[in-house]
Amino acid sequence: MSAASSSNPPSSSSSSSPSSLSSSSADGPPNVVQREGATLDTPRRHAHKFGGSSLASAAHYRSAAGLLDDGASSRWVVVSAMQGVTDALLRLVADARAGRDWQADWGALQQRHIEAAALLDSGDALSSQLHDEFAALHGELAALAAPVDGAHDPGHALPGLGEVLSSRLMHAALGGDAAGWDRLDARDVLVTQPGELGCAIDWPATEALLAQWLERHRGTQVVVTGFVARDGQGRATVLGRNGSDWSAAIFARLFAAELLTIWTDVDGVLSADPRLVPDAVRLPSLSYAEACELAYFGAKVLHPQTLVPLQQRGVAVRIRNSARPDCPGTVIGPDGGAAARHDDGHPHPVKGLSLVENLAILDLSGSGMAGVPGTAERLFGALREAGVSVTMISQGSSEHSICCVVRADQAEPGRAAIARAFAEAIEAGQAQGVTVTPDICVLAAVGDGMVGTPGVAARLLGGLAQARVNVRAIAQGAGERNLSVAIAAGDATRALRSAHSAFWLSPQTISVGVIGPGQVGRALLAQLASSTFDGHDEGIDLRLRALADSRRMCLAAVRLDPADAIARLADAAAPGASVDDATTALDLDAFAAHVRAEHLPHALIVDCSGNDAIAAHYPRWLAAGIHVVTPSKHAGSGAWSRYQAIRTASAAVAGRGHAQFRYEATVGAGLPVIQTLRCLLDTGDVLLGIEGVLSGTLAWLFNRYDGSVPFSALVREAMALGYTEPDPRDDLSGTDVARKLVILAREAGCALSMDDVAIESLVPEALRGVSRSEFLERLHELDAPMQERLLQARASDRQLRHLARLELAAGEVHATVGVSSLDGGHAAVHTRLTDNLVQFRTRRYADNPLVVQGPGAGPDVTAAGVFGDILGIAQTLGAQA
Ligand SMILES: NC(=O)C1=CN([C@@H]2O[C@H](COP(=O)(O)OP(=O)(O)OC[C@H]3O[C@@H](n4cnc5c(N)ncnc54)[C@H](OP(=O)(O)O)[C@@H]3O)[C@@H](O)[C@H]2O)C=CC1
Ligand SMILES: N[C@@H](CC=O)C(=O)O
Repeated sequence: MSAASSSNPPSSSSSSSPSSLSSSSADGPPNVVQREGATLDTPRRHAHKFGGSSLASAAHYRSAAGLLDDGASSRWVVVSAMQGVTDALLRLVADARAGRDWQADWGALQQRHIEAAALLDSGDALSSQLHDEFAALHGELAALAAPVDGAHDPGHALPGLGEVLSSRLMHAALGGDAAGWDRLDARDVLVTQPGELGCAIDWPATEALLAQWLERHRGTQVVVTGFVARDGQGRATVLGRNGSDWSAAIFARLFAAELLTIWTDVDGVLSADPRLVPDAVRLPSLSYAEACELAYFGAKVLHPQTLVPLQQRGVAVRIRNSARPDCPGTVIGPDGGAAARHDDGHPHPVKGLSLVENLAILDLSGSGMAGVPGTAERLFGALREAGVSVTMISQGSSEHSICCVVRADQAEPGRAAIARAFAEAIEAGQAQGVTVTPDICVLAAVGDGMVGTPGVAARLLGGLAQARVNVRAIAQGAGERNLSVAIAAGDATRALRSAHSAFWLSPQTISVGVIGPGQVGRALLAQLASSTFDGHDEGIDLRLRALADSRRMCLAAVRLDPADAIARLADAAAPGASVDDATTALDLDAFAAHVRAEHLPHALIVDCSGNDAIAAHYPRWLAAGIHVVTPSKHAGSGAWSRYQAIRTASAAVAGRGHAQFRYEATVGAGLPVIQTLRCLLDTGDVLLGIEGVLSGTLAWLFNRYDGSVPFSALVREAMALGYTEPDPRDDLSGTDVARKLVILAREAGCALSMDDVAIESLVPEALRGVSRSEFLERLHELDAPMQERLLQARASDRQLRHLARLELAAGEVHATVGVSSLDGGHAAVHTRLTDNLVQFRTRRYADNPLVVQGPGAGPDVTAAGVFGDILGIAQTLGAQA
């Protein structure tokens, strides 16, 4: 749980918060929080804490000082050490103890502080104070080489010097005493004592010392040293790692702050680790409980311990980025529910996901364990004795086994401890023994909104199933705020990404790849570029990420702008062309793998190539969860075995939905032909027959052909208008129409193949086997036969139209395609331009067929049909949310 970091000093102090959380206090006595009057935007008593990343240099201290100009009447500022100083001090202590040379590092550390002091304070006072501190440190380090006398470790508190020095620098940056700022050394007031769960605060002693301190100081503007404290005997100590945040929370409570702002190098708490989930989003607000759950499960932003003093008094915390103060950050307060919506307004039961890595499962099973009181106590007692901490526990109602998840490095000691504790039972066969499953991680979904919300587990498990992630163990307590699953470490990233999108923590991005920017593909890209569909309402992000033609492909890491995707593909082909994203020779497997990006939930390939070899990839793509949309008829009308493989693959992906195969534009281009047929059949109608004009090209040719212009000239015009297939013989031979008839018949459940269709071809025998270019050169050879047919038809007052017929009767299927001479009563005679005319005769529409009619060819209408399929898939994905 972190965000993009920056070490640049911040430049502005302005900020605003969208949060509706509020808590406030007047300038009342410490430790009493009043909750009227102020809001988090204008707290009167405001505590701040700056982490080391916000205090890397003198410039950072100045910028931090600027951030405090927040209008509060009273401000306390708790500081960490300068960036890297605590680690440097720990190294100095270790070197001094081990008798290694530490003088040079001590000198460098002193120099760094003196240089910062010189920039922050023109006088000598600050430098001389720092010199004194370093001289004292020198003496204490030198003494560390001597053996330790008694239980008290003299080196223990030395790393806290970083905070003491830092508080002096911050005091100077704020203008010091002259500007009304006091400096409080926490070692003077903050009293710790040993507690059952580690170091605890002696609140009465601390409040008494603080009250004495306040008698001697103004106390309205105070710089406080983080991390350091004193023990019950008045000796200096430190609060442990994350101690500065804890100090800040302690002093915010003592100071009765309405708000504690923790300035750090991240934008706030994110919905997941952005290194694993690039689409992770900042969470505007969290409840204390949510923050604790997320923090425990790997969130680096805030340690749960920090929240305790704040939670006790209802003090809100805001995490903010000192390098990006305009970002509102994350507010953590009593009521995270007040902001149970993300920035896009979507309500989410789950606020965030976390992942704990490097774990192992310990499992004790045995038939003799059922119903035996004390088994769990014995198991966990053994782990306690072995010093093994338990991350997750799960036991089924059969009591046949108990499993728990522990740190990987504690798995073996844990296993041995359990085996010892149950040695007798194992010996007697009542327990089978302890197994260790290594390489485990735990993924947890966290959110107050999960409480009482049905379907959260279904969604998590469904998302994992879709990502083909096996769940080894599950745990959810009655609190319902945390649902944890143990999974194989190798599945971690895939699982996290899939769960993230399953809970709509990020938009349902559909990663789109387009193959074939020809007539139809180009029109589709133009429609994508100008479309008003932004998917916002559906939470859909339709994102073009790849484009390929027959030679090369352009793969964009994030997105390709449809408006210039073709130029990008062409540019990158130029020698020396430089583009951000990779354009290389076409490799369809790499293309599909890129589109099926693991960090994006959905993938879709649009095949506008019209190439049969590409259709051969569909079963594999669909099986991998990639949706396929195409205007190409090859898959729908090609080999029956491939067609079946496509149907099987598109039904087989487990989990939420399946990969869809849509091809509405194959018949009638943009007309709703296939969906009309589907609707008839799905509502229980029975198809009896189809008759009509299924070719836009042939419709246009016969609507235009009156003998005044050679037929071949019209064919050339139809090609130029983008009506024909890439090879116009596919239209003229009737093959294209036959393909459409096969597609419709198969939709109706008939195992029809191209060989079953009786096709009349308009292509003379001599032109069928020649190359496309030779065919086009010899196109005029079509003219004489067509002229003759036209004259024959006219002689009997008829008109030529190209018709397709499908008859289904008594289990028999008859399919024919060819030119017919029709009288004026036939509907096909009254079509215009590229009109397709599809008459469905069904049991319900037996006397008067259901008719779909309209333009049936051309790049724009075809692309619209393809786009409609894409949106159809997007909408079904939206509906699954
Ligand atoms: N035009 C229309 O009215 C209708 C068309 N259709 C169908 O639409 C599809 C496309 O038609 P159209 O746009 O006219 O065809 P075009 O010939 O204009 O475009 C084909 C595109 O596909 C690319 N391509 C061809 N083979 C491959 C391959 N093996 N790998 C990758 N890319 C390839 C071509 O790239 P390159 O330039 O490198 O060769 C070109 O960009 C066809 O299946 C057609 O039946 C469906 C309904 C109506
Ligand atoms: N060439 C085809 C295009 C649509 O499938 C036609 O003319 O109908």
